[in-house]
Amino acid sequence: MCTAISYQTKDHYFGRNLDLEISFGESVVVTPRHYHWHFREAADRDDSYAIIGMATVEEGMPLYYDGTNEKGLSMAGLNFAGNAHYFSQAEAGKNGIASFEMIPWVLGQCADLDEAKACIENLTVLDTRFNDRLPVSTLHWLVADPSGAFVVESVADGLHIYDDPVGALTNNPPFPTQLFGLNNYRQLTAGVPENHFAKGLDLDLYSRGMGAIGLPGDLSSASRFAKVVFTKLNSKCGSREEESVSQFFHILGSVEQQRGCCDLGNDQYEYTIYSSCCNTDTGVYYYKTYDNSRITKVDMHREDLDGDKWQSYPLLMGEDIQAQN
Ligand SMILES: C[C@H](CCC(=O)NCCS(=O)(=O)O)[C@H]1CC[C@H]2[C@@H]3CC[C@@H]4C[C@H](O)CC[C@]4(C)[C@H]3C[C@H](O)[C@]12C
Repeated sequence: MCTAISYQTKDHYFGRNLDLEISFGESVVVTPRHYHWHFREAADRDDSYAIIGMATVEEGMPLYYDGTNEKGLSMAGLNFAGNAHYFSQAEAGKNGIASFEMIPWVLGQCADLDEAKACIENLTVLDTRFNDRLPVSTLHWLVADPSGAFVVESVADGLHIYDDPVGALTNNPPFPTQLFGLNNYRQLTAGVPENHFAKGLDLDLYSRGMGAIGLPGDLSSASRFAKVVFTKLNSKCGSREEESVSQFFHILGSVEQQRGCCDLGNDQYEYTIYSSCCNTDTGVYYYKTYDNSRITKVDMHREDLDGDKWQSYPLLMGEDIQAQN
C-alpha cells in the first residue's frame, strides 16, 4: 500500500510513502530537458520539462513512481489492485500511453493542473509490459500543483478523473468511495469533544486527544486515507522550509507501516520502504528510508537541466545516528 499527499505552507510540497515488502531498486533520478523520451505508441520527445523523483532505471529509461517537474506539477502512482484496468488499444483519436509512461508523458509536457487534465483526458492507458521481467503494475495516480489535486483511475469502463479536494490518495477502493468514507468521521475533532452520548449522563474528559477517538489506526488503505486526511487537514505548520519538511514527514508518519504489522506470509512483511517530500516550488526532493530516519535531499537545480542524460542518486540507507557525548 502507499499513501500520497499534497501540502501547502509557504511553499507547496508533494510526496508519498512507498509501502511494500521488497524494493525495486529505486533511486532519486533527475531527468533533464533533452533526455530522449521514447514512448511505445505516442510520439517520442527530446524537449520536455525536467523531472525529479523516485524511479527505477530499466534499460536506460527512468520508470518513475513519483515525480515533480520544473514547473511544480507533481504526480505519483499508487497500487490499485483489482480495479485498475488498462486497454490493448488507444481509443480513436487518443494517445496510447503505457502505465509506466504516464508520469513522463504528463510531467514532460504539462505545466499545471489544467494542462495535465487536458492531456490525460486525451489518452488511453495501455496494458503494454515494459519487458518480460517486469509485471504490468496496476496503478492509479494523484496529480497535484499548488492550486489543487485530482486522481486518475483507468478502470473497466474507461478513464476517470476526479477532483481531489483533500489532496490525498491511498489504494483501494476507488476514489469516490474513499472520499465518501470520510462522512463516517464527521463527528471527529482535533478539539475538545462535546458530550452528546445521552441526556443526563455526565461523561468525563479523562485525557487529551479524545476528539479523534474512532479515527482508524489500522493499515488498510481506507483507514490510512481517513487517518492521513484528518492529520493533514488539522495540521498546523510554520512557514520555514525545515518546519514544513518536518511537518510533512510527520503527516506521512501518521500512516507509516512498521515491519511486522502487515504479514504477507512466507516471512514477508509490507513496510514503508521510503517516504518522500518534494518542495515543488524549488525542485528539492527530500527523502527518508525505513532504516535511515535522517532526511536526505537532492536539488534538481544543482544538475544540468539542459542536458540529455539522467542523473541518479542511490538511496542512503544506513541509520545515521549523531553521537552527543
Ligand atoms: C508497488 C508500488 C506501489 C506500492 C503499493 O501500493 N504496494 C502495495 C501492494 S498491495 O496493494 O498491498 O498489494 C508501485 C508504485 C510504482 C510502481 C512502479 C512504476 C514503474 C514500473 C512500472 C512497470 O510496469 C513495473 C515496474 C515498475 C518499477 C513499478 C513497480 C511497482 O509496481 C511500483 C513501485
